[in-house]
Amino acid sequence: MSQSINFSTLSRTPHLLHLSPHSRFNRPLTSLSFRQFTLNHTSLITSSSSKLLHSPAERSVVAAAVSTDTAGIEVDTVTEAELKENGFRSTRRTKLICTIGPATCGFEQLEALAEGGMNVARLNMCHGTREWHRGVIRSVRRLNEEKGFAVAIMMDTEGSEIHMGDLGGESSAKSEDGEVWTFTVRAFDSSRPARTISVSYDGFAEDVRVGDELLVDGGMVRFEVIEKIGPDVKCLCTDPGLLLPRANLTFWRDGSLVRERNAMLPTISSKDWLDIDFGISEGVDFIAVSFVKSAEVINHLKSYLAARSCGGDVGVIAKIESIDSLTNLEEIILASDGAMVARGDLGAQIPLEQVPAAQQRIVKVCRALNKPVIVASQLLESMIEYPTPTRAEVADVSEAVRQRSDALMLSGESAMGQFPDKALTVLRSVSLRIERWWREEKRYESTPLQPIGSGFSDRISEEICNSAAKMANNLGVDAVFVYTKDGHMASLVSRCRPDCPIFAFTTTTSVRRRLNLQWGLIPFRLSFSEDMESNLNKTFSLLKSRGMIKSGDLVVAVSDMLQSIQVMNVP
Ligand SMILES: Nc1ncnc2c1ncn2[C@@H]1O[C@H](COP(=O)(O)OP(=O)(O)OP(=O)(O)O)[C@@H](O)[C@H]1O
Ligand SMILES: CC(=O)C(=O)O
Ligand SMILES: [K+]
Ligand SMILES: [Mg+2]
Repeated sequence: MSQSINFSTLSRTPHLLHLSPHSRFNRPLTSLSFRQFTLNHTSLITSSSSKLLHSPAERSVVAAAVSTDTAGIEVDTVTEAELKENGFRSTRRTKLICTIGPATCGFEQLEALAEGGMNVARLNMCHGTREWHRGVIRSVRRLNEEKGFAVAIMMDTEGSEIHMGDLGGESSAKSEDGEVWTFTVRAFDSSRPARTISVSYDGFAEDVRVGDELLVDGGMVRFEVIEKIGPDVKCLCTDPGLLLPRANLTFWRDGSLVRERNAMLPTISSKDWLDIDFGISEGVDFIAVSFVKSAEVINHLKSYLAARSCGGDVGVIAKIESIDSLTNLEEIILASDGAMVARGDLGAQIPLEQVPAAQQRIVKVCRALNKPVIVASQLLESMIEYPTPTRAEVADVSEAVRQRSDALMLSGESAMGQFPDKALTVLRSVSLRIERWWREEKRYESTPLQPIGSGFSDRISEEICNSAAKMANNLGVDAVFVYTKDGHMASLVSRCRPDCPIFAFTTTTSVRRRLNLQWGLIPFRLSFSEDMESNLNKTFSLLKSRGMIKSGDLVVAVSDMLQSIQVMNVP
């Protein structure tokens, strides 16, 4: 068997580097050859379309595809405007997630977030009624349908960690230094008695001991346990602050987190399973699983989704926010479709000063294993109340972008803050600036990406994507085009974090929405065929007619139908 690369060029001719032109993924390939297409100036296609066609059969395929595809290409108005105004280079690579809450649940508010760059809307099942969540999901769907957005929906499970009750409808309660509060497993029929907080975990009163420290939201408010009376635990406030509804509770003894029977609480509670069923029926794109401890629960959920016939349609995101999840990090991430650095609770479970190193490790492992990673919590916390962020917050956002995480997430800033749109604008502008700085400095990572594919054809796809990204950087191309049915090939290109944006063309709306979570991908929905030349022609024609690309733009194209890398100027 020979392994050869034949390279020849003609001026104004697209160069196509094929690994055996008509082979498919399931057929291992052993030869590299370089094929070229001649220009055909008598193309049957309109003058704005590409001139890559070289046989009457191909021309007729393209002509049919272009004329019958009434839907054309689906892309949102914001991306379209951005591409037209500022060109490829200016597009944002880091994706943005907004937690939706009372401040942002109206249709116009959601629309403002989508226009501000929200790629994913997150619904936290700790809060709100099912009707409320259904309303938000439907509004986002309507926004996508009416305005061409591809905002994905992520449902975040409540999990069964210990948390406070909902404060009987109050938005917060102030706890002052030296006050004695009662934490109890009793439920209240009517209004909440003064200085009393209900606790979600029945074993709470048994597990705590006098002298333990009780931390609300990882230390936003602190108490010391002074007395236990049946189901009631009397606590002295030692660090005053605001108690928010359903805030997380942890207790500490001699400087370590107490993990007694509460460590045995199920990761996915019965309420979570009902929420998951609801999410499936409403067609959410991602389920983020809170307090994951091992890969087992992720595998369990994935089997459940597969049994419900929506395995490929719902991505499972592991939230890394417990000590156990750090211990089993690699296996959890391998089992998942992505991970979230949930710094809020993580910072309540490990010492705060260890959180930055944990973040960096999680981001690296995700990148190595080709899973999208989200950095979440307190990115712009002060913007819940103030219209500008602190300098330290801007530095924190910059660091997450510099680590090249896939996505940044707003929590309270967008859910119940006073300046949700401004917070999103800060994320957007900081991301753009840091990404540009990275490119200007030519700061390529020195450590090469480790191979991840197990089968030979997976390895070929990976090598193609690695090479395409390298070629894109070395040749200074304007964009990588990737044609992908299931999105995998697009994720492999994204993993390389090339200098230029990645136009990801996919045939289904649900894959398009899911690609919206990954670094650098600009997802388009487009129906395409197995024939790459006709796909390219069609894409060039559609994008040119909408002013999103122009003649002369240099493009590298890969696809999961044909194992090839093609480099060409837009005709
Ligand atoms: N659907 C909602 N309805 C009402 N308030 C909400 C909603 N979602 C979020 N919030 C408010 O925004 C705050 C921050 O949201 P966030 O999603 O970070 O929640 P959290 O309670 O800190 O828990 P988690 O650890 O699950 O993120 C919440 O404490 C709550 O006050
Ligand atoms: C997002 C989340 O759950 C956390 O930071 O704890
Ligand atoms: K949650
Ligand atoms: Mg959490």
